[in-house]
Amino acid sequence: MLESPSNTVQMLAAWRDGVEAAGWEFALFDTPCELIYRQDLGDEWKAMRVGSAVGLAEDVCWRFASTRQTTYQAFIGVPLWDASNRMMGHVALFFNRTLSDEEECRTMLEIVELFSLKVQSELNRMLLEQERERALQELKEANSRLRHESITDSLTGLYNRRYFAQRIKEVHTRFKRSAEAFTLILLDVDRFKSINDAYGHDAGDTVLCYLAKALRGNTRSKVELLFRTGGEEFAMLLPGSFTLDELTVINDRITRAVAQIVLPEEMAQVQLTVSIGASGPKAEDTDWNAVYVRADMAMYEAKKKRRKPGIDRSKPLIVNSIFSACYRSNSEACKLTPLV
Ligand SMILES: Nc1nc2c(ncn2[C@@H]2O[C@H](COP(=O)(O)OP(=O)(O)OP(=O)(O)O)[C@@H](O)[C@H]2O)c(=O)[nH]1
Repeated sequence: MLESPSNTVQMLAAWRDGVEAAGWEFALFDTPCELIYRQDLGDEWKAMRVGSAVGLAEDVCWRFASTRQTTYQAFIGVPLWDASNRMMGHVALFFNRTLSDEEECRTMLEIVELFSLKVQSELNRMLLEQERERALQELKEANSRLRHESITDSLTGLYNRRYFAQRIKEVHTRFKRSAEAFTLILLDVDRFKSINDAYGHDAGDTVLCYLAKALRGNTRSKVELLFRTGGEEFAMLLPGSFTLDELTVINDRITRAVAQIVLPEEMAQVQLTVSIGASGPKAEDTDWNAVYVRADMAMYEAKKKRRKPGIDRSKPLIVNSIFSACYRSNSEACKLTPLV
């Protein structure tokens, strides 16, 4: 096969004295093969052309013999064309004797040309197959890229709201069917507007990215899903249910991770905190939205509590009654208990 008309020929298959020989590469220039690619056969090559095939009936292979150190005396070459009529390679036959006369040369040319037609159609079939596979692969990659983009929040790289709705619907359906529990945790950045106002919208975006990274670092990526569901709102979907103590540990872990975020120097004054609410499904829920509303209420209660003067916003805070309600389905009065 031809790598490039001016340089290398790469052997795809080769036989010598009827035995398969190892393929090799050689420079096209100054070999008989070069003649196939030349329109004008100079006088120094006493060559015969039948169509696009070339035969050397005389002892003119001395150049080849000297450069390749072989004893071949004659040569026949037939170009192979691809579907767009580009020469993709050739079939070459080397003889260790001179061909007796023009007649023999012509006969040989015709035989090799017939063989070459078979090779050509097989190669074109393989190329077509390769092309089809490559196109299919590209299509698959484009599809998966599109799918990734359609479920990803472009700012933070977390899953987006659309994917959140899809996944929570799925886990809720599973809960309804086989009582497989799940837990929804909602997080909302506190006083995010004031960050935007003080440092600008781009800085606000940076904060969201830092936060997303910190949350990701505290999530088991295969089983715990993390979403950006709105401007400064995030959600986590966890498999199973948790006791209040366990939720408290999670709440504590997230709060500390957020507190440890080191923002760019110009925002060093920002005390970044989030309010957190959690919920799980109840048998009487008609759809996942009920779970969302409870988690949102819990989160809102936590936020209200954080706003109270004297509360250290960097400390974990948990809204016990709402968390409890999620799991015990009672409606005890709302007692807000800061974990400080
Ligand atoms: N930088 C940035 N800001 C956003 C984005 N989406 C929403 N916001 C802003 O986020 C702010 C949210 O403000 P609020 O809803 O008042 O919430 P908050 O200031 O965090 O107040 P609390 O939640 O009550 O603590 C608004 O100013 C929005 O313009 C975003 O993608 N990037």
